[in-house]
Amino acid sequence: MLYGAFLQLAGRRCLVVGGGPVAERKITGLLDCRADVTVIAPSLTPPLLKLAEHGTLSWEARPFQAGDAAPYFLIIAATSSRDVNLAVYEEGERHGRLVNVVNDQRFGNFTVPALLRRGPLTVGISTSGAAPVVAKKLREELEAFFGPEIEQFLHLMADARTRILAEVPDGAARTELLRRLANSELLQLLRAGHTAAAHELLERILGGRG
Ligand SMILES: C[C@@]1(CC(=O)O)C2=NC(=C\c3[nH]c(c(CCC(=O)O)c3CC(=O)O)Cc3[nH]c(c(CC(=O)O)c3CCC(=O)O)/C=C3\N/C(=C\2)[C@@H](CCC(=O)O)[C@]3(C)CC(=O)O)/[C@H]1CCC(=O)O
Ligand SMILES: NC(=O)c1ccc[n+]([C@@H]2O[C@H](COP(=O)([O-])OP(=O)(O)OC[C@H]3O[C@@H](n4cnc5c(N)ncnc54)[C@H](O)[C@@H]3O)[C@@H](O)[C@H]2O)c1
Repeated sequence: MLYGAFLQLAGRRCLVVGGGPVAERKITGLLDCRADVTVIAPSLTPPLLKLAEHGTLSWEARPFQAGDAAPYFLIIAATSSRDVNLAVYEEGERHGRLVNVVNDQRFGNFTVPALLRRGPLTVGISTSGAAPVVAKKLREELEAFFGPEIEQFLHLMADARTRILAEVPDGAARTELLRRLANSELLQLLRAGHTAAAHELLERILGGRG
């Protein structure tokens, strides 16, 4: 069974070996999280080339060599060669690094889930490698289910939580209030576009009247 986790990668040195379409998808995800990305590959896709030219990532235009992986916090082996990816994995693993291998289930010590993002909400979907295409399909289905109102709802909940943490000293009462908000009609009201009614309901619940 795989352990689920979300990584804080801002400013962390991350290495991607390979510069094809799969590397491009993984690099985009790393840059979104403000990781410090280096790519080692003889060639890059046009979008990756542009990112290298702008200095958004560092590019070493050559094949992988022994010793390349050791300094990095997280490493993605994204070439189409199983031998190269295995060499990257073995070196990373030897140094206790996080290593993802994109074309062989037997290697690597983490996999990348399909991600649904809505503001502060992230839903990660893994099929434990059984069928990545199904992870993608489920992500697309959930995108239709979670509209922009979930983001509004979470911002509302975050503000309410800040107020509750400041104003309600009793731990059990705090949890009860937060549960009442989470289980209320707030999300449905936002989904229906009734923003003012949502705020009224929020204030009623916070005032102990909901
Ligand atoms: C979710 C997603 C995240 C991402 O990559 O961002 C992701 N793969 C995605 C798409 C996708 N991947 C593949 C296809 C073509 C259909 C097919 O072949 O099945 C498609 C569909 C497409 O491209 O449309 C081929 C494929 N993938 C892997 C192998 C090797 C193997 O199975 O051994 C092969 C065969 C390669 C070959 O031909 O040799 C392996 C992995 N792919 C994973 C993740 C990890 C397990 C995730 C899980 O547990 O479900 C894991 C183990 C490692 C990893 O990469 O972390 C992303 C969807 C993003 C999105 O759109 O939301
Ligand atoms: N995990 C996934 O999500 C997923 C999805 C689809 C495909 N795949 C598999 O991932 C692999 C990569 O797919 P792709 O479409 O990006 O392949 P690709 O062939 O387009 O790209 C491979 C890249 O690796 C580079 N490369 C080759 N040898 C290298 C070396 N010795 N050192 C450094 N870089 C080297 C090439 O220059 C190129 O940039 C394939 O095996 C593919 O079957 C994985």
